[in-house]
Amino acid sequence: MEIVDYVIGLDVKTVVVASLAFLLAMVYLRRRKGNLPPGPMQVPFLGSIFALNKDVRLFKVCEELAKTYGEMTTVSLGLALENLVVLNSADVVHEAFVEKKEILAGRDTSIWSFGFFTEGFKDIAFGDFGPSWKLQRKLALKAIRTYAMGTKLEQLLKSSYSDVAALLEKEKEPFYFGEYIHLMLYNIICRMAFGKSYKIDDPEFLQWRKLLTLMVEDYFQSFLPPDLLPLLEHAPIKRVASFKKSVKELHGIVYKKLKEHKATFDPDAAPRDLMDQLLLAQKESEEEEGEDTKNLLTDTHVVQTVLDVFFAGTETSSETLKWTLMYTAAYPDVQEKMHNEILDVLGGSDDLLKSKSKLTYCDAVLHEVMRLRPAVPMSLFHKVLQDTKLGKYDLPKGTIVTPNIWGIHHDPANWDSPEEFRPERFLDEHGNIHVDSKIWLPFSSGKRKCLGEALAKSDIMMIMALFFRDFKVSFPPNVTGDFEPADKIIDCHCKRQKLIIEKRKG
Ligand code: HEM
Repeated sequence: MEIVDYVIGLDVKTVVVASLAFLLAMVYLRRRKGNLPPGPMQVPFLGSIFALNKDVRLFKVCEELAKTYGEMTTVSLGLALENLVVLNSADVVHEAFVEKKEILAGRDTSIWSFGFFTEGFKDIAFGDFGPSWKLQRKLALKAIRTYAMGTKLEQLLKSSYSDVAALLEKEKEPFYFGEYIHLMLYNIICRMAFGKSYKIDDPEFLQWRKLLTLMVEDYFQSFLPPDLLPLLEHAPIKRVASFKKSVKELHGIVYKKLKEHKATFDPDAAPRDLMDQLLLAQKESEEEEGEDTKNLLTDTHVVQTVLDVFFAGTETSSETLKWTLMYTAAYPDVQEKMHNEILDVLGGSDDLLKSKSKLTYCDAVLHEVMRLRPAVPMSLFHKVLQDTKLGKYDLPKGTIVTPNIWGIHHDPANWDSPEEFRPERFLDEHGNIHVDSKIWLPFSSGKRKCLGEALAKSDIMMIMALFFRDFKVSFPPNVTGDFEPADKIIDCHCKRQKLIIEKRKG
């Protein structure tokens, strides 16, 4: 009572001065510790709010900040992440992820929603650096590479493609093409992971796709209350409860698949799908590397690896394909060149696996699309595993670091007229693909480099070969297409828009 009386008794001036003093003290306490790179002003609890609220898209904000702060910028995401060091120059990314790859290979395991989803960070993408992650990554890489190089992928890709091609043929007016691309990629990955040939309107397939889309489009686009204050995990918050329910439903589907696979798994027969390939890897690793690997690659790790493939593989590849259709609609001459190259290389055959490496012009187009619109423009955040120096700054153990892929891909210091769409920049004088991996980074680099690069390139090139052989894409009359990425924080998504897709004659 006395305190209340005392507070009520204060005059406005005293309250203002006290509040200012409190704010200044907080700013002082939260000032950048040590010798971190410079960055915009930070305020207590809200971090670099004044800089970050200029655009929802973090990659666009960071591109602008790089013009002021140079090769590295420190921003704060408030309560969720105190200091995020953004690497703006190709040289510094190389130093961090290639020269100091062991030191910068960690992941932040403090975000509650990611931990809940990954059953305690037991997946590859969010798992911290350690023996489990290493083994899981090695085996998954082997499984995915074997799968991506095999004829099985080609077969399932052709059947998914023909389902979607039949739907595309029916569309006579301009239509929202994105849904079809999305559907095709989901179906390919579903067949690849579970070996199940879903029809496009199968209720199980639709439920699965709905749940995954909900995660990507909704829950993972912002922080949930327990991400800011872990205690809130148990508070009666509707959004947290529905997140937990959707995650459990998703997990349930994959555990059911694992049970079915185990019941029918034959280690001597050819793997039917990725899950079989992972079970085989699990068995081989126990034989080769000893019983103690059992805890490193448990069933939870297998389930989480399959989920990683869905999460990391579907949106990224489908957005890349959407952007490819947009750019080829805008550049009909490029599209004709691709079509002619595909006819020359494929001829009457359907051998996509062998032909894709000869489609150099199509490959150059894909490289240029991924340069201009990298699907994951800020990569995934890395954690520094021990005190280190980067450029002229000191990064203490635990600092969170991320490469500004978008900025590096659009930097005139790296690319001549970076905003121009020019696939030829990836071809040398003999017409061969030439890529400088220091400045072309859609899959990032170093220890945590994308695990699905080979698979993604294989998938996308084969779909491109079939699609641009059979169809022609253009904008509706008087439409030029919207190339601005959608308002997503960390993903470079193509906005929902219409295209005309016509079957070619002959
Ligand atoms: C166009 C397609 C794709 C793009 C642009 C892409 C891009 C990326 C990027 C930028 C990262 C973060 C790397 C880092 O932390 O520095 C990543 C990680 C990852 N990607 Fe992809 N990705 C694509 C497709 C795929 C596919 C198809 C798969 C599935 C097989 C996949 C699986 C993963 C996994 C498991 C990680 C985590 C790797 C780790 O932490 O060790 N990605 N990807």
